[in-house]
Amino acid sequence: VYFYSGPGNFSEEMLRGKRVIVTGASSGIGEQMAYHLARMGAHVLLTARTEAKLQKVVDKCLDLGAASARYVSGSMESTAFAEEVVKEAEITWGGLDMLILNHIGHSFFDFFNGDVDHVRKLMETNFLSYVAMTVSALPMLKESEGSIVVVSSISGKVASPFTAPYSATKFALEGFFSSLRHEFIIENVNVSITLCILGYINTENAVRTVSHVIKGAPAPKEECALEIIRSGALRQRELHYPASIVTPTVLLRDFAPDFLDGLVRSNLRHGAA
Ligand SMILES: NC(=O)C1=CN([C@@H]2O[C@H](COP(=O)(O)OP(=O)(O)OC[C@H]3O[C@@H](n4cnc5c(N)ncnc54)[C@H](OP(=O)(O)O)[C@@H]3O)[C@@H](O)[C@H]2O)C=CC1
Ligand SMILES: CC(C)CCC[C@@H](C)[C@H]1CC[C@H]2[C@@H]3C(=O)C=C4C[C@@H](O)CC[C@]4(C)[C@H]3CC[C@]12C
Repeated sequence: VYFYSGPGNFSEEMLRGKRVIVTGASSGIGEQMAYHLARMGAHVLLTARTEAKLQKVVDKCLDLGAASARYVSGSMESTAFAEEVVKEAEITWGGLDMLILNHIGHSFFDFFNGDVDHVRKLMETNFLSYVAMTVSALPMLKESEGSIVVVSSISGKVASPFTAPYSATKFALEGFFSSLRHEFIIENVNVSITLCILGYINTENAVRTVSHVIKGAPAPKEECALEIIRSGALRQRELHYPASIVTPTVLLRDFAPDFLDGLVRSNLRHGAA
């Protein structure tokens, strides 16, 4: 088994010298992806709102061996900023190999309070900016036969209570990017689209938001980040991480939906909100 290495095998060399944009890279899984990519010798362009954090992540990336590392700060609430980030890659690199869409705007873990403006804002940050970045980056990705990596969640496959706006943004991603994947195949566009379905991960924000209500331990963000990069490099259609939780959950969704819904609710402590 050790000596069998088919074309589907991952090697960290695959990322050496590659030009990669990572959004939401100032903390959590995005920050960890930046460190892995740096270690692998990629060029990274990082983005998020908080400049001070981005500067620290960029410094660490340079220490870890990144071919180059820089950042652009701004908010993905505006599609103009999303386009600006891609423009920056075009100016500095003249091309792009991988677009990792990972950022999310702040949302509540609570009963839906009827705030329609919050839903609109979250759709703009978590969904529309992903579309805008993809549109701007597509000419460069076609040229390099590159990859688009979309970070989603179990919440984009199976809804849980207290995540209505967030869940809607993640479901939207699957519809849009799966349709686009068809069109790429029809038009012989060799750009891969990888949808990452993640369970509960131990990032500071997630732990702060749900550790008091969710049963079960979160999976490590470092390993999660590596799995995302690996699945993108291998041009896989979908990543399930951790697979032991995500895959059975997704299978149960269509096979036994009411049973699954009961499981989801019982996984959240009584009086969750
Ligand atoms: N952690 C978990 O349990 C799970 C996470 N996921 C997914 O993984 C991805 C990463 O999550 P995680 O690492 O936990 O998230 P974090 O909250 O740790 O990081 C979010 C990132 O997005 C940035 N960000 C926040 N608001 C904006 C904005 N308006 N414009 C631009 N950037 C913004 C943040 O930086 P700044 O504030 O500086 O802008 C930060 O870099 C997300 O797509 C999430 O849905 C999926 C399932 C579970
Ligand atoms: C069968 C069960 C194991 C399924 C239940 C798992 C549910 C409860 C898990 C799976 C994915 C998780 C959410 C997620 O994707 C990302 C975030 C963003 C973060 O900033 C705040 C927390 C939040 C909303 C998580 C909340 C808890 C969720 C819904």
